[in-house]
Amino acid sequence: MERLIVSGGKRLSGSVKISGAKNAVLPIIAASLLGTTTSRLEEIPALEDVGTISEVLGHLGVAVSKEEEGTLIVDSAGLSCCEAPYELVRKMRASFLVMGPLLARAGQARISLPGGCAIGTRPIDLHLKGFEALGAEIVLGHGYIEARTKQRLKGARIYLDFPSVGATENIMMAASLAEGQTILENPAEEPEIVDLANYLNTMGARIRGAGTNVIRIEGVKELKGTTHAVIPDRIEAGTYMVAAAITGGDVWLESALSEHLKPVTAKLKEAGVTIEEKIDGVMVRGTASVKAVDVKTLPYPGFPTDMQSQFMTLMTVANGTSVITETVFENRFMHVDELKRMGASIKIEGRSAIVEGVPKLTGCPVKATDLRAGAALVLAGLVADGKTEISCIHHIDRGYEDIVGKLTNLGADIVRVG
Ligand SMILES: CC(=O)N[C@H]1[C@@H](OP(=O)(O)OP(=O)(O)OC[C@H]2O[C@@H](n3ccc(=O)[nH]c3=O)[C@H](O)[C@@H]2O)O[C@H](CO)[C@@H](O)[C@@H]1O
Ligand SMILES: C=C(OP(=O)(O)O)C(=O)O
Repeated sequence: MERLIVSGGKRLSGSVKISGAKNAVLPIIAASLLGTTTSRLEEIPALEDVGTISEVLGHLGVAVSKEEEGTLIVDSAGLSCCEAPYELVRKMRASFLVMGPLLARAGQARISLPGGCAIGTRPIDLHLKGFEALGAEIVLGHGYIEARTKQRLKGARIYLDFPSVGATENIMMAASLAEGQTILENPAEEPEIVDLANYLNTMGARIRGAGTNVIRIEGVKELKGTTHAVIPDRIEAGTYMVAAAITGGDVWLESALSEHLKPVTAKLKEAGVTIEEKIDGVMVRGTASVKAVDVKTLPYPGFPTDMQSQFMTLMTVANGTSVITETVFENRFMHVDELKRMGASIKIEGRSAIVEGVPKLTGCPVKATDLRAGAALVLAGLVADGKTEISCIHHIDRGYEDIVGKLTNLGADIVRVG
């Protein structure tokens, strides 16, 4: 089994190029199913998840090929199957994002229920409520969700009880080919929603308001493939910002978009980190003494849940006590016990973690329980005394392109073994 071995104590400096966003690229690849001609997608990160969604599309009869490094060509002309099997959906929940496009283009979809995962139960009721409102009939059986419509989907007014990212994306994709107007109220406002809407609009869709609290979609009859470059990954950028902060380093994040990083930047500044926002990237300068600050995760533009564990790692070595509250997922504190094994002082009280800063962490064998928990352990390893050996790193490979190469370039001592 592969592991990462991090020897702590190196101050990071230099420049790191931020890759295309995992959470934008996955729905965008799924949306390519809606096009009757080929799409060319650029700034595609080399991630396990990109491989998985490409496999899902391949299973549906769609040709996905790599033209050159960082570019994918998706040709949906050969769409021949409407089923996403358990083996693939189980690997990556975002596979469920093919349901909206399949339903809109082929009138049917059969997708394995994703089930829960390490960070929570993660239901899909809001996706299904949206599809039903658009006229689909939904049947659940044998672990699969089947959605069907005899006629073209029909636009509707849909209110989301919670601004779910995936439900917003799935409904937006389905409504793009529906008859008439869909008004989506209380949708997610994440930058990845805007990137998907921009992609769909260049394919010929008519979507207005993505990134605000009401999205209006005027259905069209056909969408065509197009060329699109994916936005930079704000969570990868945030992770390297914490890496700079925790090692007291100086790191330039090439291509990071500061507008997408506001909540992370604000909290890091509060903690005493110096951040300069430039047009082509972000400069981060650490401080000798990080201040403890409280954080509460919320849907965008609130503090991202995908940065909670990394920020917690920073707080484990801060001066003072911080309270980190997770409101988006009910079970996203799996990294806490691992951080405690490294010497962190953390107490969980309901949805909050009370983190009392300690002078130092110490390296030991730890396990990545999910993607961001894994990232948090890498960050902890960067400052811990001695060696930190991280197992189950397939979680980290889902969402961080070449993390070993990028950190090594910045001066970290990190190797992949096994
Ligand atoms: C591939 C991708 O983009 N993943 C991101 C996406 O996940 P994902 O799209 O799964 O996250 P959602 O925004 O849907 O989930 C947020 C909350 O809503 C709940 N919920 C969601 C759907 C539903 O039908 N019913 C329901 O109750 C979930 O259980 C969770 O508690 O947004 C999350 C929240 O920013 C991020 O952490 C993930 O990295
Ligand atoms: C939770 C995440 O991803 P996913 O929704 O794909 O599990 C994440 O990117 O942190």
